[in-house]
Amino acid sequence: MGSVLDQVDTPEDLKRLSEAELLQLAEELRSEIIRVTAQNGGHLASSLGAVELIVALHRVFNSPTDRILFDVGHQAYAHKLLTGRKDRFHTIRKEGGLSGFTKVSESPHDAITVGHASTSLANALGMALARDLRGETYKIVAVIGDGALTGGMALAALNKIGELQKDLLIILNDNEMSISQNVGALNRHFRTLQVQKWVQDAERFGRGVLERISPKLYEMADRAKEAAKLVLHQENPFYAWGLRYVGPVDGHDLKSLIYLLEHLKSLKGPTILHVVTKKGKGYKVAESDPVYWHGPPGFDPQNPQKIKKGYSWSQAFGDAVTELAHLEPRLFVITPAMREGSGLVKYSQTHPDRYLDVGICEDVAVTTGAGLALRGMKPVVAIYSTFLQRAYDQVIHDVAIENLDVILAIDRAGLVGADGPTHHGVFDIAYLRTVPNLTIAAPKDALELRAMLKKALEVGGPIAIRYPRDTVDPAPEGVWPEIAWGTWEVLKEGREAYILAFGKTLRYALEAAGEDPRVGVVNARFIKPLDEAMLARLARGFKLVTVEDHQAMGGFGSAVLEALARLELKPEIRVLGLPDRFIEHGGIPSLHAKAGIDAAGIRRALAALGVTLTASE
Ligand SMILES: CC(=O)c1sc(CCOP(=O)(O)OP(=O)(O)O)c(C)[n+]1Cc1cnc(C)nc1N
Ligand SMILES: [Mg+2]
Repeated sequence: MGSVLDQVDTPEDLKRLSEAELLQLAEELRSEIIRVTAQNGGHLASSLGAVELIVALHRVFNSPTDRILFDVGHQAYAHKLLTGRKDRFHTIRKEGGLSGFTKVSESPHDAITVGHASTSLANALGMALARDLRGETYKIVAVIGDGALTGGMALAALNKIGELQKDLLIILNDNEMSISQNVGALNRHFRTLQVQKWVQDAERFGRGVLERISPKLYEMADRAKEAAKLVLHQENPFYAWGLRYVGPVDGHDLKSLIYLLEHLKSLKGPTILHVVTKKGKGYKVAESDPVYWHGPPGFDPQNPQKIKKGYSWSQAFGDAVTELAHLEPRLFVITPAMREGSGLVKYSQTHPDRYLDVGICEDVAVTTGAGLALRGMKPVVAIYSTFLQRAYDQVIHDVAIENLDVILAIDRAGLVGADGPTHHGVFDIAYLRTVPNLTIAAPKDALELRAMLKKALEVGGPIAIRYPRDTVDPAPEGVWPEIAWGTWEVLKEGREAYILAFGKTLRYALEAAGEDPRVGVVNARFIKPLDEAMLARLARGFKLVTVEDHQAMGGFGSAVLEALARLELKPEIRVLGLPDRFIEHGGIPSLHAKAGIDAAGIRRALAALGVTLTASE
């Protein structure tokens, strides 16, 4: 059989295939996902696990008339390949290429733009309301993973969906994994439901035997089973939510998936189909280690090896808190489902009694931290900048108002590259600096990170320490430098101008200034409160350039301008930051260059102030 995928450009083509061709198609999709992810990196294990489900969905439903929503959207590579994008699939996550997630502006088949978890059900509810009000009749299907279902948004939406009884199909893609092992009582309950699957298998076997012995006996047994099911189902929370629950079924059995979807498709009211899948299905290394192969960088598809990345800021953070927990018995670290990403594997193993993964719910992470602080602990919430957006009110309402001792260790601060606009961490300074009582700091290296973490435990109050997605030189174990809290640091003196930078842009500032005696560089490591004494001194005698890997609007530069106005100082100044638009996915250095926050951009700003440097200086 020639390539089946070659014959499929749209879901219409898929509907003409035979059963054997569909099975072949699933395998070819798998190979293409492996081939391209090996080159580009990406969400391999999740996408491999969803292949049969996506083939079955496009076989039974009529996208784009019917709306198929993918929660998080990282598992939808097969969906992209089947909906007119297979010729561009090799560009996925590359600058100017396909997004790594579903994206409304990319295809009419992409029902929602995603990257953050737990949004599909509220979106589906909204679409169902719109459909019914407009008298339309298309179907709505939301595919949500067991990890995404730990998000409060998803559970709250389920509650409303059950009450309103809108016609929609929810597919729970249960692979027992978030990025790490999944957590939560619901997740534990899913395991018991899977026992039911074992019961179903045993029942199928038993039915055959009984029917051969005596149909009467089979009938009695069937009645007993229905009674038992009622009891079991009373346990099933989906019934409490007003949903029809079907499952668990094998999420890789293409034939039975198609059969089921055909029958569920026209049921009235909300149905949840519980499919059990294997994360990484069909690729041994990904099946055996779905954590690493959740999002590998490129790899050799013939001989897939884990790639050891350089020492990261996340690891520097993880090493620091692992040591600090020995020095500070009240320290407690919380992660919202990002143990690996936040560098907390070692910490979680060393201090399991002072570690908590709350699942994909950043709001719960922050407010659990507040509760810990209220009762005498020293919580550290390890959280990506972009995901902290989910807990803005919790920072204000539950932490800052009472000035609680909660440390926000903000990872992935700044542009993050291939994950694109849903994952760039470029708003946190703007949304945090308006919050009274809250301090914002940005260390220049692992040593300063250690100094800040340790000092933050002493200083107390809400403190955000932000650091980028990047490698960093490791700091020696046991070393805890002192830091003059709230102060900036002059890294290079200048005669005419100073560049105020922090975090990742500090290296650009030093590169731009080079050896030129006219230009100085300041490590503006405290973003709130600013070091206004140093700012006033510099403003009185020098031209200034601020630069940040953050939205210019509302960022550090804005804070400097506000302070200068308050201090009634009017130096010549340029503010460099990200433009007021969403930055697409791509290579970080090239995104920085395009935004003008790299060394060349800083030199251009200095030239505009009359300080012309050449690149070699
Ligand atoms: C891509 C990304 O950022 C992912 S994928 C993922 C696990 C999703 O588990 P699920 O069971 O839903 O899917 P599975 O991978 O198929 O098992 C997380 C936690 N994240 C990070 C994350 C964290 N927090 C929020 C609000 N959104 C996201 N996307
Ligand atoms: Mg999962």
